[in-house]
Amino acid sequence: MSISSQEICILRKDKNLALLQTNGMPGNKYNCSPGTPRTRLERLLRERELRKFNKSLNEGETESSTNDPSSPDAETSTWFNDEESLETVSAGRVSLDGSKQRLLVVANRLPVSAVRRGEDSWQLEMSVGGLVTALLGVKEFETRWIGWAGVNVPDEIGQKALTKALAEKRCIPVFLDEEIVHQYYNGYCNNILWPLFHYLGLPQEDRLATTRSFQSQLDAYKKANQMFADVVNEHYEEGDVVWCHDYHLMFLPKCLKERNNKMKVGWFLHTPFPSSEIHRTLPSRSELLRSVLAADLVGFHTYDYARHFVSACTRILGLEGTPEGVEDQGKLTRVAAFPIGIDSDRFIRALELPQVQDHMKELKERFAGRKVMLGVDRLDMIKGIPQKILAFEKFLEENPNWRDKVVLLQIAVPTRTDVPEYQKLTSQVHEIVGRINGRFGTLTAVPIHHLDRSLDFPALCALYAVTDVALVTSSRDGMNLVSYEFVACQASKKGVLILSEFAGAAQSLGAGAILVNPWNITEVASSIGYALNMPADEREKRHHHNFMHVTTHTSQEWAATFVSELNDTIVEAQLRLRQIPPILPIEVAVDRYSKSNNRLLILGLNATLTEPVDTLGRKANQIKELELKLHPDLQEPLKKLCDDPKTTIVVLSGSDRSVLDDNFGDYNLWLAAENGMFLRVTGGEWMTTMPENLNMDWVDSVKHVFEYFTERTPRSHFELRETSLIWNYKYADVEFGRLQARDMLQHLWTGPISNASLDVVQGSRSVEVRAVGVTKGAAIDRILGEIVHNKGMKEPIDYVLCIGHFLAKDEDIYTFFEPELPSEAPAPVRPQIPTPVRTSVSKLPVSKSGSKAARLKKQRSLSTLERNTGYPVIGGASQSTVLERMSLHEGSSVLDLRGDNYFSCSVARKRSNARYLLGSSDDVVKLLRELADS
Ligand SMILES: O=P(O)(O)OC[C@H]1O[C@H](O[C@H]2O[C@H](CO)[C@@H](O)[C@H](O)[C@H]2O)[C@H](O)[C@@H](O)[C@@H]1O
Ligand SMILES: O=c1ccn([C@@H]2O[C@H](COP(=O)(O)OP(=O)(O)O)[C@@H](O)[C@H]2O)c(=O)[nH]1
Repeated sequence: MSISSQEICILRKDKNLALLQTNGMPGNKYNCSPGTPRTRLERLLRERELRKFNKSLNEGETESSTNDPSSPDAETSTWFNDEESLETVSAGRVSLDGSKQRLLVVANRLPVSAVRRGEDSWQLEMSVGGLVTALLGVKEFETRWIGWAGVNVPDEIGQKALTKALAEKRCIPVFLDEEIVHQYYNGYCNNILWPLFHYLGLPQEDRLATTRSFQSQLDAYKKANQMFADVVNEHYEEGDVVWCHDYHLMFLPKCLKERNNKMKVGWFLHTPFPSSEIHRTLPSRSELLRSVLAADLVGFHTYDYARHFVSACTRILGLEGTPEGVEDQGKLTRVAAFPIGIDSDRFIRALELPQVQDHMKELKERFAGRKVMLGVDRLDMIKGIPQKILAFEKFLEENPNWRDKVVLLQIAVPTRTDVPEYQKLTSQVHEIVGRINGRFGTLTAVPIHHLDRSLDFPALCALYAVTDVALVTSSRDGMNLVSYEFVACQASKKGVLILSEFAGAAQSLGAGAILVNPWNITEVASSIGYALNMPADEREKRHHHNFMHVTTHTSQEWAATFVSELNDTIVEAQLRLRQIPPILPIEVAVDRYSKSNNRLLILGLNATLTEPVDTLGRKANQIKELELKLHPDLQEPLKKLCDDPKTTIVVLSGSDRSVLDDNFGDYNLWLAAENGMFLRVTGGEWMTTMPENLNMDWVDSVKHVFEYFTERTPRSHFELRETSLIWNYKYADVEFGRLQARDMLQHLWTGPISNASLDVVQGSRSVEVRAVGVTKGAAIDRILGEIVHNKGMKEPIDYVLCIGHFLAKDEDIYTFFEPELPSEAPAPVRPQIPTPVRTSVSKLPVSKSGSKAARLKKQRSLSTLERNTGYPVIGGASQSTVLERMSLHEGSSVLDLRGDNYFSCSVARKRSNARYLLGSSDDVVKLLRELADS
């Protein structure tokens, strides 16, 4: 069924209307309030105010129960009170109609681990780790958690029973078998991505270990991600927000969007994202980045990680990095920093619990007369446990007076015990601890108490509370929540935090903590001394600063901010979508073509008639690509179209004449080189269409500038044409190229050449300098004049198709054929189908060959030709504002497009004034084939 352009217009109008009415996703009740502010910032500020308002209401309601530690809600002796924690996960954000927004949290691990007690009976225990802790604090949404229960359940009875047990906790399991877990979790996640993202590099790939190669682990990783996606799809309801977590699920956004492009998908990384130079070493680097970019919003703990990610996308994928995020063909993936926090109230309240008080008393008695230093880490190589212990040893070595006055309690929670690297670390740490205790211990006391297990929540809170100095020495750490938890529990003691500058937490707690480089053991040792001797007033000031941060930047705030920004990203994407022209309705364009008698096709060359190329400079074949070649699949349809007497084809390009000669010498068409400044019909001679008085005196100065930048920018080059110069940095390092271009533009705009009569045109990876007035739109009327005359046209042109990958400046060619608008009318709202109108071409004075006469001596001046055509000039407005009218003999217009027989179409440039869009030159092939066959 073919749709008319009128119908398309109506559909579009309705869509816009719906968008304006809801100011959000059509049908999204959580975003929709009339009068939503226009900018992202305005919207987010308003959202924040609303959240604060709701929070104050809720606090008023629940004050009595939450502040009373003896209330039924208060903590009990378990690490997490299951009922309370899971309730907080599932409590929701309330919309206007009273329902809560559903949030599907998808993470590798469920907040509970399952232990089998019988064929169909399961016991659920809380999982340990920062991600779990943080998300348990999220109270605003109707949350479902989708993830792996940490156990292999091969049988159906077991799976059913576990699914049921988890459902009560609003958890949904993804069942992964042992082999997948081995290759996906132990392999790709924890042996490849984890060390890489923490700057530990990739493991050596052992080619003999074929059971676990990079490839087999990647395959398992993808398979596991698809399994997560299947479970999400099964439980997804329209309007849900899907929040994917961490490096385990980098393929998930792509899997989800492929199935349902309307799904709101956010992805958050809990680890650092390393410098692009590190990420570049990963064999599947591009695939992973592209999959993550399928999400609507991508979040990191710190600005640095976000910056690294954007940089990896620009450098590795060749995409555009903007302050908003990463842009690919007009589609923006928003990238931002959302530092996580903890549920600080929960820790503060816990300190009042009798159980915790008892623990504290016990600990104080046990370590009376000694200062307590504390480390709490998973036993992971990124946590810098050996460095911490060695620094403590050095401190004891250099400060004998402290030897019996300080103790280091190190809680080292076993983790990823199936991965050999982790096993090695365990023995290494045990060995160092043994050595130091042997060296400084006495019969009654040892300096290091090392515990290879996790503690329950009350015990941990008590430990945090009695500690004098907490020591976090991660070599890299996404955030490190232990440092937050320590601060939350220190309201009375006001102990000191020594914090690695390589933990994300250093960005937020850096002012109150003593920051150290954990690799510098001397520095850490002296910081221990400084912390132990710190006067009370300094400790108080430092603590106060951090306490304020920890209690205001909570996990609830973190999640609410992320989800609210995700909701907003969808609104923003809808607004952006309105700026993008619709895809060319090929059927309609072909149908109108076949019904027309005198058609004009204007075709750009670069990226329109050439084969699509890899946009990534580093990998692209620069030598091959610099030579512009006609797409091989176009030869046949183009020939057919050229030979149709009812069709006139103009190839209009920025390239010089030789490029057009080489590619199109054998076709029967018109060639317009250098943005239309030179014209010939194949078989005829080149002539110039250059306007009179075209001043080219600036060429040498600009050439000098271009040479300067080319010398200093590896893999950049420039082309010198008759009427323009182009400096191209497509193949150079993209960031450096952009910096150089900025410098160059600055110089061209404000330096000594800034007064010359030239135009500077900025491309995405190029800078072009042209004589003033050299644009495709300015040239087209002169070209048309010549064609009409040359062909002795008697009938008006009744169909125009104008397609190209034209730079913004050249887009005046699209508007050339648009009907004039009434003077009061607003700017054209895209993509309206114009009302029927008769348009005519202008006739403008054209150049004599001027000062370039010698070089152009072979060209025939168009002015002579035009004088001979004798078209009457209708109207007298200037070239740039209104089309001057010109008619065929007996007063009929040159153009009679009947309004809708005009198809302007941008190829692979979504921000365009054209009415329509085509994705690539492959689509152009399809279009021209259909036109040729019509
Ligand atoms: O599930 P595991 O493999 O046992 O690992 C536990 C978690 O470790 C990582 O935690 C990170 O997230 C914290 C919260 O954002 C952050 O503070 C910390 O710096 C990170 O290391 C991992 O990212 C989680 O997925 C694991 O669950
Ligand atoms: O015995 C313990 C020790 C620590 N933790 C928790 O594990 C989390 C560790 O998070 P962090 O961000 O510091 O590092 P991660 O382990 O996630 O890399 C913190 O919430 C701790 O309270 C725990 O559950 N049991």
